[in-house]
Amino acid sequence: MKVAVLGAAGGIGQALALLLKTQLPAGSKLSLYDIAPVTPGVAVDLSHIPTAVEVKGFAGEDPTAALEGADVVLISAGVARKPGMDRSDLFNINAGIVRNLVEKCAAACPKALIGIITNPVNTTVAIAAEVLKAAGVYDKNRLFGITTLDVIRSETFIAEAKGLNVDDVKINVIGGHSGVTILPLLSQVQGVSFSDEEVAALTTRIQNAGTEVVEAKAGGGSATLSMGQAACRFGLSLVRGLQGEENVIECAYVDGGSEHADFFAQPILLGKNGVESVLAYGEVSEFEANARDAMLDTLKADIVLGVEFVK
Ligand SMILES: NC(=O)c1ccc[n+]([C@@H]2O[C@H](COP(=O)([O-])OP(=O)(O)OC[C@H]3O[C@@H](n4cnc5c(N)ncnc54)[C@H](O)[C@@H]3O)[C@@H](O)[C@H]2O)c1
Ligand SMILES: O=C(O)C[C@H](O)C(=O)O
Repeated sequence: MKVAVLGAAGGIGQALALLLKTQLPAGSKLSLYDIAPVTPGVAVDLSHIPTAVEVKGFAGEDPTAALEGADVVLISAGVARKPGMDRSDLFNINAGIVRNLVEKCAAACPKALIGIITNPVNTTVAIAAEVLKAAGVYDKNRLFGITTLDVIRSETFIAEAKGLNVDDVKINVIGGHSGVTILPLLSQVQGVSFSDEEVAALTTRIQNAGTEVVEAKAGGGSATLSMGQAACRFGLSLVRGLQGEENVIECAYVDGGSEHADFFAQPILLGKNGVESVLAYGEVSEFEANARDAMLDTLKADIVLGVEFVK
């Protein structure tokens, strides 16, 4: 199994690469690419960790050498937020970066599963889809917006609020990955109940958790370590599915035939071809149904922006 990380010298990329070096199955190959010249050095550094994962680093303008033979490509290349910015403020720079990198994926590893981390995810995934369509290699089951950070934050905050073992907390987070488009389905969490006030407060905290980190880092970037962990969890799930493991389920932002929008985050069953099936997200409360319906104009506009950028 070969996993490529694009943006591998960045805050997320380095954390993700470290976690993958220590957690990918024995015999895997880890391919690190970034425009930053330090990237081969990041690979050398990681290569001294005694695991049976071979790591190689590539820098420069062309990621092709890093992508050849890749089964999974995780993309975190791009710029991150500073205080006062929305994720949509990153569009001007990151849209072009994602378009160019996915063009290279389409040529070098057209069958790879591609996970997009680069913000604004609601839009960059739509850009990636259009690029793959234009290259004639689009398979909706192989493209993912990685929203796992919203899931792990929800698990953490719920466990803290209710005094639970975090390993026991499972939750679906649906919609997209920005502000009101992030919708944790708190009503479905087993073994706990929340007052209306708790639901409102927890939902808002989860939706604003990215901004919480951006403000705490005070100009030094956005979430990198927690996102490294989230991307590693999702990337390993992609690998487990590819290897034929059963019952691998994650929430992700996919082109899954949702009645709500062309791309929508919801639970998916992963397998040898990426998305094996899109799962129903189940019953929702009145609060959640209203929040879901209220997000759709924003989400659809984010998607149109991405489609129009490529066309
Ligand atoms: N999906 C999520 O939940 C989530 C969470 C956190 C951050 N993000 C996003 O991830 C992105 C990266 O964040 P970060 O904190 O790692 O930023 P960072 O600035 O630390 O790292 C970004 C890296 O991308 C590289 N890069 C820039 N252009 C490139 C190109 N054309 N090709 C290859 N590499 C290129 C840079 O050299 C840098 O090393 C941002 O857009 C951020 O908003 C998403
Ligand atoms: O908030 C950001 O800009 C980064 C990321 O999307 C996050 O949720 O932490």
